[in-house]
Amino acid sequence: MFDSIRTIPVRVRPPYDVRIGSGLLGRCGDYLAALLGQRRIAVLADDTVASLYLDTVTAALEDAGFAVCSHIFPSGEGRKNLSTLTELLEFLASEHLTRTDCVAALGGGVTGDMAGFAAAVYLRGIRYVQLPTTLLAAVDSSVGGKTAVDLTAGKNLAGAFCQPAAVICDTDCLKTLPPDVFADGAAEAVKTGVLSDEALFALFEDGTLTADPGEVIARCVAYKAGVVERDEKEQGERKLLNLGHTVGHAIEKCSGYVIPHGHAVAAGLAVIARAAEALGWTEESLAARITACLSKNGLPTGTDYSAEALAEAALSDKKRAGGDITLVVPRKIGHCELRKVPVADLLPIIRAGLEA
Ligand SMILES: NC(=O)c1ccc[n+]([C@@H]2O[C@H](COP(=O)([O-])OP(=O)(O)OC[C@H]3O[C@@H](n4cnc5c(N)ncnc54)[C@H](O)[C@@H]3O)[C@@H](O)[C@H]2O)c1
Ligand SMILES: O=C(O)C(=O)C[C@@H](O)[C@H](O)[C@H](O)COP(=O)(O)O
Ligand SMILES: [Zn+2]
Repeated sequence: MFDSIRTIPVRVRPPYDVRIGSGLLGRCGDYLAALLGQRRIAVLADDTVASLYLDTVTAALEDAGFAVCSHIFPSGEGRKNLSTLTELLEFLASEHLTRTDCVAALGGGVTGDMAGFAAAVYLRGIRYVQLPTTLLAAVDSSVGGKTAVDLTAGKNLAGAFCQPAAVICDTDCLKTLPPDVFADGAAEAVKTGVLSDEALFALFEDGTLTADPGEVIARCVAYKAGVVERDEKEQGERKLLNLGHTVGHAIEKCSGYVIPHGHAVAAGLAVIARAAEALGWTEESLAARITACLSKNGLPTGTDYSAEALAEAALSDKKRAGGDITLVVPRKIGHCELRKVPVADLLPIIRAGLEA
C-alpha cells in the first residue's frame, strides 16, 4: 500500500499543486495525463538520477499514453551553465517538441533550474513539471518558478521566473541520497524554519527531518508557497528566501562551485546570524541556536574563505542595487528582516560574522 499523498496548492496564475508522497514517480503518468492531456514529454535528467529513476518515470508516462523522449547530461553545479542550457534547447528542437508538449525536470535543484529555464525560453515558453529527487529540490527549488544557470561572474545570473504546471515529489527518492546531499536539503529546510516559526524550526533541532521527511517537506513547501503567492517576482517579501545566500553564493563562487549550494547556504546562514548578533541587530543566543541546529544536521557553520574574498564575490549578488545591497537578517526564529546597507559595509559585516 502507498502512504497518503499530501497536496499543497500554490495559488499563482495559473495555480498548480505540489503532491508529496511515497511511490509517486511510478504513478506520475495518469496524474500528468489528466492534467496536461496526453502529449509528448521530454524528460531531462542528470546521469546519476537517470540511472536510478528514468526507467520508472518513462514506463509510467508511456503507460498513460505519453510519447516520451529523454536527454541525459552530466551531474553537478559545474554543469549548470549556458553550455548545458544550449544542449537542452538543441535537444528539444531536434525532437521537434511543439508548444503543446511538455518538459519534465527529473532530479535535484540543478536539473530543475536548468530544465525550467530551457522550458521558459524554448519556443518562448512551453509547460514543464518538476519531479524533485533531492531533499533540497523537494523543500525549496521545485516550487516557486525561479529558473536559472550560472555565469562566470556569479550564481544564477541568467534565468527567468517560470512556474511549473505541477510538482510531484516522491519521498522514496530520498532513500538513495548520499548523506551529504541529504544535508544540503536540510540547510534550506533549516533556513525555512528560521524564516517561518518556532514549531518548524524545532523539527530540525529534534531530528524529525530524518524521521518524517514527508511532513517536513509539506510544511516547508506550504511556507514557501505562501511567500511566492504574495510576491511571485521577488519585489519585496520573497527576498527573505535568500536568508544565508549572500555569503552562501559567495562561498560557492569562491570554491569554483565545488562546495554545494546547501553546504554554502548553511555556512552563509551561520555567518549572517553571528554578524547580526555581534552588531546588536538580533536577539542574544540566536546565532548559537542556529549553528547548533546546522551542526546537528551535518552542516558547516563557517568557511575558510576570507571576508575580503567573500565581500568581493558578493558584488554580483542580485540583491545589490547600485551602491547598496539588501541583506536578510535573522532577528529571532520566525522573524527575519531585509536590511539595506552600503556595499562598502559588507566587508566589516562579513568580518564580524567570521570572527564572532
Ligand atoms: N530555483 C530555486 O528556487 C532554488 C532553490 C534552492 C536551490 N536552488 C538550486 O538548486 C541547486 C542545488 O540542488 P541540489 O542540492 O538538489 O543539487 P543537484 O541537483 O546537483 O543534486 C545533487 C546530487 O545528487 C544527485 N541526486 C539527485 N537525486 C538523487 C537521488 N534521489 N539519489 C541519489 N542521488 C541523487 C545528483 O545527481 C547530484 O549529483 C543549486 O544550483 C541551487 O542554486 C534553486
Ligand atoms: O525561491 C527563492 O526565491 C529563493 O531565493 C530560494 C533560494 O533557496 C534559491 O537558492 C534561489 O535559487 C536563489 O535565487 P537567487 O535569485 O538569489 O539566485
Ligand atoms: Zn537556496
